[in-house]
Amino acid sequence: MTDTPLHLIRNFSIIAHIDHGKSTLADRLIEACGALTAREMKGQVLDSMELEQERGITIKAQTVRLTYPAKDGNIYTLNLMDTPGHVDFAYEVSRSLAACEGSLLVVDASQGVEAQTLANVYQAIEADHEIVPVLNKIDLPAAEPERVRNQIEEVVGIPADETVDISAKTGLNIEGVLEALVHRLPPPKGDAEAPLQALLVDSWYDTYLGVITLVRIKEGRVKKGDRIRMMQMGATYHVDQVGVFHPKMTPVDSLGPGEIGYINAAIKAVADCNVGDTITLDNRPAEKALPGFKPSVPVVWCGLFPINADDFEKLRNSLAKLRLNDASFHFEAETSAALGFGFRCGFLGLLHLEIIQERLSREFNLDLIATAPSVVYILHHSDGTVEELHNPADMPDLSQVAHIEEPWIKASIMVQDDYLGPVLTLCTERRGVQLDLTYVGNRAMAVYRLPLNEVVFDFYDRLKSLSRGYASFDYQMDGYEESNLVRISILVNHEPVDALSFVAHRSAAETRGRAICAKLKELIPRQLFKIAIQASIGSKVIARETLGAMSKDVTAKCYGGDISRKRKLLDKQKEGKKRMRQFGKVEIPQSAFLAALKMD
Ligand SMILES: Nc1nc2c(ncn2[C@@H]2O[C@H](COP(=O)(O)OP(=O)(O)OP(=O)(O)O)[C@@H](O)[C@H]2O)c(=O)[nH]1
Repeated sequence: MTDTPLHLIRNFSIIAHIDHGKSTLADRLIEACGALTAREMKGQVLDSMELEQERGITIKAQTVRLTYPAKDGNIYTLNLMDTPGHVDFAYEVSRSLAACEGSLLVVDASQGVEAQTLANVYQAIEADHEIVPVLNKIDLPAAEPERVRNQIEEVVGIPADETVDISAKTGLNIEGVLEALVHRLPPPKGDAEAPLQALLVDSWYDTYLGVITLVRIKEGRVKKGDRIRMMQMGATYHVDQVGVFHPKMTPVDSLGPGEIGYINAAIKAVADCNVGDTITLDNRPAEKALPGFKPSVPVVWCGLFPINADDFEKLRNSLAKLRLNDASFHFEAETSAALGFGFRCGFLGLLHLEIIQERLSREFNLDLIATAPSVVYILHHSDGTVEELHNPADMPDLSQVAHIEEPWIKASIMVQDDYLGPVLTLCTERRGVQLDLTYVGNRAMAVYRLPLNEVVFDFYDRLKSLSRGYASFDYQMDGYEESNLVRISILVNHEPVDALSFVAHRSAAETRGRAICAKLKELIPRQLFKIAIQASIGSKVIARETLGAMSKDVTAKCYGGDISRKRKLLDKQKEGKKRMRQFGKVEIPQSAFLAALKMD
């Protein structure tokens, strides 16, 4: 099983718009190739992360090796890489593509081509992939294979007669997909005798084994006992095991050219494993490293602070472990007057942010406060210096700033004709500028330039609800532009709460300031004294709410001598206190932060 001849290997990714059925198809392929027994086969094997299963989406690119006896009598080795479909995870898609020669493009036959179908196709073309279009869900009564086939030909440019029609759900024509894979995708190239060049595609931390790396061997061979070298960092390690995913980790004797598998070298230093690096052999190194990946640039930043200050180191370690598994995520230490020691973290988008936050709380058991997400602004100071602003709390007094630039995106939105009106209104409300509006059948494709600031909060959710879930959305960064922006500070009892300050366009400042104050008034428990909740730009207050005073003796209602009940209540209050933050004389519960930060 180690020496599969190159011409019998096919490496492929599955790309698709979200929910078009990638994971279901992957399950069917695994089942058809007998990699798992029926009993082991539970739905969506590849979506192994607990969170993925719950949310029903694919976050990490996963990989599995399959064996397929084709109709031509040959036994092929197929390496499948599943890819995530959400726009925030485009980076993971590009990594998977770099490890493969071809792609299965899955399109839902009832929905047709969506914004991300196109984005993914362009990525696959850029990676020089051969593309096999697969029309999925043809079992659905609403399926319109003919129309969607033509759409694929029209928009994607792949001839309509080349699509494979399937139902991943019922298993219809899965063999058609497998045959197309082996006959239409090219085999990998490479020389087993050349010096080792293995592309580091992914890595993650295993509690027992240390760092595991997922590699695609381009040239040469790696086996147990070899001494490998990470070309970027120069670190060397002794290989304990090499193997493949079946989909469970299964050791093999060696990995040769064209193969995708893992290397376990008891690597302890997380920093040595940079995704995109080339692994070679220490005693016979390759002359050149492989091109690697374009670095991903985080577009949304927020602060993460442990509720319990003692958790700071634990948070640092957990972030380092997550970063190993997700190179697109960035973090640096920061301090906040209100929240103490924490980290400023950069993400590819809001979903990415939410997922990291949830993983920190679930997998690492950390209680965190997250500050308002912010995009990266560019400050041009009056003295001519230029600075990036990742944190609204760091915004200097506007008198020292000549002008501020904010990032813009170019967004493509595909939506049914019926819902176009509200979608265009939403884009206009968010300061969008229309660039193009075209039709593919009864679907409109609107291309807009929008300030990223207006999109990060809830644009995607609003778009989905306005279009009853039908609109699809994809974007790319499109430069910076000068804009009339202000920093809005939130003051509770006249003390600024730095974690709640945010940057907005001047035209929206008052509305947002008012909304946050009103929300906080609902969320902050009454105190023994009256408190003012204010929003201000500089020293000018633009919104104000007043929270009346109240007695907070929770035991007051326990008349009589039921001491155990009284103690229980006091304990409960103590428990609650741990989740509170003190601002001057005022305590603000964590839930108030979260809710205030979540709203638009
Ligand atoms: N009727 C029908 N439903 C299908 C078919 N294939 C997938 N589905 C359903 O479509 C939904 C989405 O399928 P997934 O496989 O999770 O989609 P995905 O593209 O992997 O989604 P992400 O992992 O979130 O990107 C699930 O509810 C599936 O059961 C099919 O052939 N027919």
